[in-house]
Amino acid sequence: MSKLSEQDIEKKLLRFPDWEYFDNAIHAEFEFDNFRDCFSAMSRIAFECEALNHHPEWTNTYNILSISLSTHDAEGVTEKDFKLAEAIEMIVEVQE
Ligand SMILES: C[C@H](O)[C@H](O)[C@H]1CNC2=NC(N)=NC(=O)C2=N1
Repeated sequence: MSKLSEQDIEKKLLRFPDWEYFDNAIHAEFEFDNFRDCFSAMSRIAFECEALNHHPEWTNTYNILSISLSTHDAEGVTEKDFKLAEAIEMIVEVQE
């Protein structure tokens, strides 16, 4: 899958207000009510990652989940990252 141009990424990000582009990846931070809700969302996201064979760089601190998405092979952001970002949004929307 080929790396998207910065212009294409910024255009796509208009539909992803939680996400921003820097350091060759797209990033989002989500806040939940507590650790339980946060980790539950992470578990759901993990299943999607396996289904898509695409995996985030992420960190969790109590109720905060920080996610970065890029495609290693392409050394940048591809459609795959947006596909996973969309799945993450669907999961987080109902739980955040
Ligand atoms: C071998 C396997 O297909 C690759 O390592 C996959 C797995 N998950 C991945 N996840 C992400 N975010 N980027 C990749 O390039 C990637 N590659």
